[in-house]
Amino acid sequence: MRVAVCQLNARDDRKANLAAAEALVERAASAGADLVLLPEYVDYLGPAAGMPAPETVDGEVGRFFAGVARRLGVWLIAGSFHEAGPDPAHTWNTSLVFDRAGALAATYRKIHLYDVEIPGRVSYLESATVAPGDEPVVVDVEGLPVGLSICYDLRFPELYRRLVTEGGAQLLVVPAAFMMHTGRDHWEVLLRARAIENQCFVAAAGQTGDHDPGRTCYGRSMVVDPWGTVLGQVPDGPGVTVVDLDLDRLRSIRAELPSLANRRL
Ligand SMILES: O=C(O)CCC(=O)C(=O)O
Repeated sequence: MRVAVCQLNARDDRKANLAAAEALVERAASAGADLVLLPEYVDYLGPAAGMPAPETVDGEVGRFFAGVARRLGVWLIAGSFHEAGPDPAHTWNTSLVFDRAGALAATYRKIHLYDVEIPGRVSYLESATVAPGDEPVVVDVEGLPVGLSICYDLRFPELYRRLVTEGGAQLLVVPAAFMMHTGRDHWEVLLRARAIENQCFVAAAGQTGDHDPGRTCYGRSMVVDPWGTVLGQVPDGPGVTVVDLDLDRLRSIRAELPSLANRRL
């Protein structure tokens, strides 16, 4: 299974964001990727006032990515987008997975919302405008069980443990828009920890650079193997990294260092 993670700088122009995302998926497909991952809020990352009306799963954004997956013949985890939520004041932060034919294979709504106040650094109240999901999701990608998550979820190891122990996940994906302040100290450490403790591959696609208004994202999208080794990383700025997942390596790590099997709680 060849996996690509795409790093993007989405801003306040949805049409331009979708075109940029499509160009990255094209690059990944021409490098032979089977499965392509985009970042969180691939559709829009700008001022709330200018945000296009949120859509249902089968709206313009969903249909756009279904068409990209079908045209390029890849599995596509379309980062996340602003889905019309349970009431007019709240959206869902939703990840859609399309198969090679462009059929919707899974939908995951971000469970943990980023409500953080770090004076002078980060002030974010995601729950003011986003409703939480409540269902962990594992999707079968041609025999590979893939556990879904979004950004802040990365800080909650119990979600990933469930994806692995109940859902059998072997690849964990993290579309994200991690901010610079937390990303530079926590992003890689958390991704490698989730990979090591769950003996899984982890693929994480981040937003990069400045977004309106005054939000700077860390980027450093990467793929990590079940030993915690970084197999590929996108440098600063938009780009793609493509990595082959060696599932025999996952099996031998799980057999030789059976920490998943040795759990007592
Ligand atoms: O956990 C973090 O530091 C960043 C999370 C975040 O930016 C998000 O969930 O949107």
